[in-house]
Amino acid sequence: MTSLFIAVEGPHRVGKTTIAGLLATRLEKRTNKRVHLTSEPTQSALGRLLRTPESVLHGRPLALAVAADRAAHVESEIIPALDECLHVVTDRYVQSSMVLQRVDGLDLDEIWAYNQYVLPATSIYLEDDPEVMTCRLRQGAALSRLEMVGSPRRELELYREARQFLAGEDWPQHVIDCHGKDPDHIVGAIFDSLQL
Ligand SMILES: Nc1ncnc2c1ncn2[C@@H]1O[C@H](COP(=O)(O)OP(=O)(O)OP(=O)(O)O)[C@@H](O)[C@H]1O
Ligand SMILES: Cc1cn([C@H]2C[C@H](O)[C@@H](COP(=O)(O)O)O2)c(=O)[nH]c1=O
Repeated sequence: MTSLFIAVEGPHRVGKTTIAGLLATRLEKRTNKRVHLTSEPTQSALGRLLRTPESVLHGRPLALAVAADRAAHVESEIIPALDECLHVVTDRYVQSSMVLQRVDGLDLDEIWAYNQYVLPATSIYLEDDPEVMTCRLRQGAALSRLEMVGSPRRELELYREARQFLAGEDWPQHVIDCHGKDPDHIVGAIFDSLQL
């Protein structure tokens, strides 16, 4: 089979990292083909700076830095892995900018202008009740700036708008309802959606 490039997306604490990891493990077994598991911001020096909770960058400078990290991610990591016939699973991708940079005050057209040259990904949108994610946010460590400015409910709305926008760009997209499901069942639902 041809290599898949899958982006796992969704609001803070919906379970992206958990599901991306499990999806990578099960995809490898299911297709007998290696998977490159990655995430954004990346592990580069720029990516690590962007992950700093009290990042010095806000608004437009942050949007541009995130897009630069993504462009390097695509060129130096994602395309080479696909060229080596690996599947690629990324925890966050363009849609995260189409949500988080909007929370930070930018509009969709500007965000897309910074990201329009990226490689389209088969996109998995994880959704759950906002209360579930709010509860997980309260249980965790101190909130980051963007977690404080936004909310799971607002992020869900913005993800739906991102999805409508990318449908116009012909991106393959699947919504997975995670409510009440354990990670194994969620990955099963992803396989069903992808007809794997
Ligand atoms: N299906 C699930 N059922 C119950 N708990 C879950 C499920 N998926 C993830 N969790 C738990 O929810 C918390 C957040 O999960 P995770 O870190 O994977 O989310 P995330 O979307 O990557 O978060 P962030 O946006 O903050 O990076 C973790 O404690 C994780 O164990
Ligand atoms: C991909 C992406 C990331 N960010 C910011 C938002 C958070 O501060 C971190 C991501 O951390 P998490 O542990 O994955 O929640 O990076 C952003 O602003 N825009 C983006 O596109």
